[in-house]
Amino acid sequence: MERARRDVYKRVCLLVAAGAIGGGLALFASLYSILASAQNELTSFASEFLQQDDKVARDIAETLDAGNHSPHPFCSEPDMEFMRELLFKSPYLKDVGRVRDGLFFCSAVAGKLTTPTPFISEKLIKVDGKLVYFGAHLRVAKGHTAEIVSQGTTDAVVSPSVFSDFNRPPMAYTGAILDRNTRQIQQMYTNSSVEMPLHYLLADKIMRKDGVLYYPQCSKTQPDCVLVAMPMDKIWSPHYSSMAGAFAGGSLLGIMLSGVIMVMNRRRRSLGNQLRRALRKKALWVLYQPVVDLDSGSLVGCEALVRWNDENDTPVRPDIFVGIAEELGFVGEITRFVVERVASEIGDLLRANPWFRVSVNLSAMDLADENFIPMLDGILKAKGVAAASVGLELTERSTADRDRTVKVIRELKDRGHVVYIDDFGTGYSSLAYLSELSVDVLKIDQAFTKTIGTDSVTAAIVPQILEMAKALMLKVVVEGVEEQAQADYLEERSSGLQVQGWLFGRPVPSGELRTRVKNEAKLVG
Ligand SMILES: Nc1nc2c(ncn2[C@@H]2O[C@H](COP(=O)(O)O[C@H]3[C@@H](O)[C@H](n4cnc5c(=O)[nH]c(N)nc54)O[C@@H]3COP(=O)(O)O)[C@@H](O)[C@H]2O)c(=O)[nH]1
Repeated sequence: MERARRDVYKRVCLLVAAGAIGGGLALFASLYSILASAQNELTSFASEFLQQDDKVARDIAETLDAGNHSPHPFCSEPDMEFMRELLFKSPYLKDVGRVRDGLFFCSAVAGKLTTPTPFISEKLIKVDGKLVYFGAHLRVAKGHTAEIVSQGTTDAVVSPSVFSDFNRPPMAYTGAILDRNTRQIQQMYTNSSVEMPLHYLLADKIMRKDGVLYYPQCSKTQPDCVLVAMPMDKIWSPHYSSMAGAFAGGSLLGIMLSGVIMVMNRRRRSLGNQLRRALRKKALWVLYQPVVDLDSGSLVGCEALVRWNDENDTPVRPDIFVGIAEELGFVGEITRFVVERVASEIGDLLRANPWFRVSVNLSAMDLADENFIPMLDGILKAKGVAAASVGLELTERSTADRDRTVKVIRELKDRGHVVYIDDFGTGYSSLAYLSELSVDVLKIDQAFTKTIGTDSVTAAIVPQILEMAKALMLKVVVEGVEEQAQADYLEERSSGLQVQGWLFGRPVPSGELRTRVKNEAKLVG
């Protein structure tokens, strides 16, 4: 009772943990993608800003250049007409005028002043040979200020709204004009209320400080840089509900996945327990699948294949339950059961027909088990069955421990057993490795047999294995032969092959095998 309660408690804890981990992972993924998209937004905002900055600078430079090449006398009526035309063409300027010795004489909008006046501004800097007046008081719009740029005898009033499209909260920007030589900030302008650490301007990467995400970028053509910023809370706040959704979805998925794993594990554990009980009650059985000599068509042996129905009387595939027994460490009991059953069911048949051989499947654990060979010897001896009548099938996977495999194979062969490599082609071993192991027979896996006569890329493998096996003087059993065309193909390709498959007989109980062996013996006799 106490144990059951502990089990339930453990399972609930696991589900909660899986939910928390799943939710955490999903939340992390969602935060990551929100942050990545905010960073993208920030970098493209900075690029867009600098593109606009380049366009404005180009417009100013082209207008000043054209103004300085006016063919008309300074501030004459045709000269002002010329400047009006320049102004009309410019998308970013509010006025174009004439200056000389720091005095303003006339402009497209203001006309000709009776008395030339100096510019009154907050700050004057020199950029690329141009004078830039920041916060310059305008003649034509009293009380308003703007940036005025002058070069030669021309000046241009920059529209204060050139960057108004960039007022997009929560995004903020600070633009800066740098000295080309010293990289010192000459002038800056901002729409930001958040603190802009100006030394970030010259960094070249996204940065985070005090809950604000910053990205600096400099123009390739102008001495201008921009630092754009976005407060982190403004990045997350529009996504709170999707973050909550991601956490909930991830938790649910985590709980569902771990639930499925638990159910599968439970089923595997329960199947393992049922299998253990079945082995104790000897409630498994063995079928025998005929193996035939392809040239003569005569029966030469069989493979013992174990079968089991679970406690609901549902058949469980041997690759499933053998796998579970391997996982739970008691596959040796299945091998023992099969050897005992073979010896008791067809021991007399094997004694009476030395030309007939049964092969039994082994697993890697059998090879590793010191008691396996004594167990095999003991059972066969008790029934008077010769070792030569019993073949042992190892899979490629089970031969991974080379030294141990070589030792066991030598011991088995010394006793007179024939050693097979089963499912050849599905593992990683080469034919050369197998000949080093000195196995006697290789069984070509049915997956390759299926490709015979098809245009599958693996169809060429069967003839290649046959060729190499011949060169290494290994006998071959081809598994899974289901169609006459496959048998014909194999017969044409090679002699001395043995075949196994539904075309020559399905796995049958010992009674049916006995009848078939007796009929064959009559023919042999
Ligand atoms: N360690 C042990 N492994 C065993 C034992 N008994 C079986 N097995 C292994 O389980 C796997 C599946 O075996 P099974 O479902 O019995 O299938 C065998 C044949 O029924 C099947 N077969 C034979 N001819 C054909 C055919 O023409 N078509 C077709 N689709 N299937 C066919 O092939 C299986 C024989 O496999 P193999 O052992 O590779 O020769 C399988 O890996 C068994 O090894 C056991 O006692 N111990």
